[in-house]
Amino acid sequence: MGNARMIALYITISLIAFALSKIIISVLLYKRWKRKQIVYEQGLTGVKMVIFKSPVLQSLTSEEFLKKTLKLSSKDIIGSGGCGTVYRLMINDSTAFAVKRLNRGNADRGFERELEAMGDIKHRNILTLHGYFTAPHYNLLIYELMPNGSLYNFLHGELKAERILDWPARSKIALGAARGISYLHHDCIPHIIHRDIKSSNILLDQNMEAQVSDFGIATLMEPDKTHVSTAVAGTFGYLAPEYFDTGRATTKGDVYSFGVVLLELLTGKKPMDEAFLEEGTKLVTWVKAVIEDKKEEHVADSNMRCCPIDEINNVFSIALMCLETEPANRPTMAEVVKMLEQTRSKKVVIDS
Ligand SMILES: Nc1ncnc2c1ncn2[C@@H]1O[C@H](COP(=O)(O)OP(=O)(O)OP(=O)(O)O)[C@@H](O)[C@H]1O
Repeated sequence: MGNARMIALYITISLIAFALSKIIISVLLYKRWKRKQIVYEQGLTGVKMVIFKSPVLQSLTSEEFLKKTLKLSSKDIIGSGGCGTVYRLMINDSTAFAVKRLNRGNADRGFERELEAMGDIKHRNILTLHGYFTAPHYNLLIYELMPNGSLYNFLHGELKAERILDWPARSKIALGAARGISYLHHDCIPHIIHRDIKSSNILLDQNMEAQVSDFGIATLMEPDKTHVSTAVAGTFGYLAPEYFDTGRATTKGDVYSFGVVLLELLTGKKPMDEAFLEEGTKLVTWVKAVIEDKKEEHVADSNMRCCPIDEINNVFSIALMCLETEPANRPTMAEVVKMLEQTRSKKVVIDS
C-alpha cells in the first residue's frame, strides 16, 4: 500500500514538473517572439523584413524603414567585402544604420534562427544587429552604424593620413575588441567562434570604442557545412597555422587572429604587407624574429607619439602568446583580457 502511494506521488510530481517545464518554455518562446517585430511580410514576392524591438527603433514606422531600404543605391555605399556590400541608411538627420547586403537569397528558417540569435547578443564591444530583410536573390542585415568606420581604415586605409591613433587609443581598442571576443567565446550560450577576426571587422564608435562585427557571417553564407572553408571562414594573414591542416574554426584560431591584430596595432603594418611578400615573409614571422633579438621597440609604429616602452613590450609578449604555433599553448580570450587589463592598470600606477 505504502509503495503504491509512493509511486502515485512520484507520478504526480513528475507530471507537475513536466507541465511546469512546458509552461516555462512556452513563456520564454512567447517573450522571444514578442521581442521581435515583423515590420513587413509579403508572401507572394517572398520579401520579409524583421526589426528587433529596441529604443532606437521605437519611433520608426515600418513603411518609412522599408521605403528607405529599398532606395539604397551605389552612392550610399560605405564599404564592401567578400560577403557583400555595406550601405549607409539615413532614416532622418539623427538616425542612421549600416545595411549589409549579402549575396545570397532564399533565407530558410535556419538562416533566420541564426540571425535572431545574433540579434540577442548585447555587449558594448559587439556590433548590434537591429534586424534583417530577406528577398529571393539577396538578404540585408541591418546593423548599428559605426561613425568611425573600421580599425583597418585607421591603420592602413584612407583615414591613416587624416587621423593618427596614439598608443592610449590603440590600447583601448585592443582591450575592447578582446572583451567582445571573450564575450562570444565564454559568455554566450552556445559559445560562438567568430572565425574572421581582423582589423576590418573591428569597428569604432563615436568614442573610438571597439565593436566586433561580422561574427556568424561565415556560417550564414555556408549554412549546410559542418565547418567553413577558407574562402569564407577567415582571411589570409590572420588564419592560424592548424587551420590549413584541419579546416576547422576553433576559439584558439580566433585567439591567433587576435594576436595578428595586436601586431597590427603595435607595428602599424598589414599582416600581408607587400614589402613582406617581396621578402618572402609575413608580419608574424618578421615580428617573432625581431622579438628574439629583443629589438621590439624598433618595430613599434613610429606614428604613435608617446610610446610607453614597458607597456608596449608587454603587449608584444601577449601577442606572441596568442601566436603560439600549438593551439593548446595559446591563452584563452578571457586570459588575454586579464593580461591586457593588468598591462593598462600597471601603466596607471607608474603614471600616477
Ligand atoms: N556597421 C558599420 N558601420 C560603419 N561602417 C561599416 C559597418 N560595417 C561595415 N562597415 C565598413 O564597410 C567595410 C566593409 O565591411 P564588410 O564587413 O563587408 O567587409 P570586410 O570585413 O572588410 O571584408 P570581408 O567581408 O571580406 O571579411 C568595413 O571595412 C567598414 O569600413
